[in-house]
Amino acid sequence: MSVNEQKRIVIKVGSGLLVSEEDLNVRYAFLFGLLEDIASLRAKGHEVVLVSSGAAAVGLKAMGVRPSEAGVADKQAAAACGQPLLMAAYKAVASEFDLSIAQVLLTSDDMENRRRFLNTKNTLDRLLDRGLLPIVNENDTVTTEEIRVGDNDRLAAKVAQMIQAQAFIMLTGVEGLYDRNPDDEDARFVEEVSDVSEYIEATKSKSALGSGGMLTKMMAANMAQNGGVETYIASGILERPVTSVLENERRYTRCTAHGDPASAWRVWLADRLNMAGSITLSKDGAKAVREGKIGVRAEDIQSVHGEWAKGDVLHVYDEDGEECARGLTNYSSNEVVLLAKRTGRAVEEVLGYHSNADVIDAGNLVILEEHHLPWAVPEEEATAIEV
Ligand SMILES: Nc1ncnc2c1ncn2[C@@H]1O[C@H](COP(=O)(O)OP(=O)(O)O)[C@@H](O)[C@H]1O
Ligand SMILES: N[C@@H](CCC(=O)OP(=O)(O)O)C(=O)O
Repeated sequence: MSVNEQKRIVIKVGSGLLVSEEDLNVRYAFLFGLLEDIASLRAKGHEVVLVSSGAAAVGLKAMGVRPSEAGVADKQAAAACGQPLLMAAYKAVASEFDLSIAQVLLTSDDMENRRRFLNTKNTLDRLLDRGLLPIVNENDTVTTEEIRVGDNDRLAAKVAQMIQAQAFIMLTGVEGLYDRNPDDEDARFVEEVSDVSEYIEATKSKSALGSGGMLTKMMAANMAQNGGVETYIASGILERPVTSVLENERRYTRCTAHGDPASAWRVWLADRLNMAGSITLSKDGAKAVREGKIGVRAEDIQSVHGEWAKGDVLHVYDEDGEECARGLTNYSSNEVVLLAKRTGRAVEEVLGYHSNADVIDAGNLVILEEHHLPWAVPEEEATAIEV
């Protein structure tokens, strides 16, 4: 894809680029280079959304807490303290380039609850139409474990899917992906990735300020790939950090988009940050689901994990613990247990109301292709209800 075709671009910048590890001050030189580059992209007709980390790191300094000693509660408080400082820095530098900025703070609910997803998408579209530069961060201060993304790599990938970006660029402190920790002198640079699952083991170590390291960049790249978005991982410590990637002037890692991007609905269903629970199917049930023949039927259910409400999205596993599909359920977890225990009876007889719907209808089920990163069976398997 040529640079001109990449109209919508999501750029994610990590804490290590924005904030100095030594004194936790904002790196103004980096901000200057980044916003100058964004202004030049905007002048050429690109629409840019920036996803920026750094609030917690800046806030920790203001609170007098060292990053190595900070727990989750400290970081949540630090984000409240640091976010306005970060935005003040962005505003000051953006005005040098006649850019108007807009702050968008999100939680995973804003991307996974269908109504909030559409609302957030409309707001971002409107900001872009009006020529603003949306600067997105997680709303760390209010998130709880259940609605926390925890890293801006995956949050940014969700934003890229949401606004149907053509390019997703993660700027970080290294030039891209290596086949092992880059501190290892035998580490080899990886220029192109199709199957990110090959690099999950190689990306488990983290840096001092970052939240997710390269591992969450791989997960994020997988989400973007599935949504048909090309992902680039590159160093931000350079002049024109984004343009130099798009114009192929330097080294970076490119994660190719999968040939046939799924529809927005299927991407929304399949690439999620949180799942409400899971269902394990019999061998034959899982086979028929994988073949796309049927939805999830009560008679094929072997066990149910977790508690959920009608309309939640679930994992579907086979009896070997391999994830075969994800889908939106028509019944609550309690109802599914009752239906699975009393198969052969009409729904009305079991639940007291009429319904012809399967537990998950085929149209609301996404069969996982090979290129989706699967999720492991949850650890709280012990709480599973066998049916
Ligand atoms: N295989 C790998 N390839 C590249 N970087 C890796 C790898 N494994 C671990 N890392 C580490 O991941 C870091 C990038 O993640 P992180 O610091 O969280 O970035 P950011 O703050 O920009 O999101 C690199 O600085 C490097 O130390
Ligand atoms: N939302 C957090 C950043 C979380 C995060 O993903 O950090 P990083 O790995 O540096 O991109 C903050 O603003 O501090």
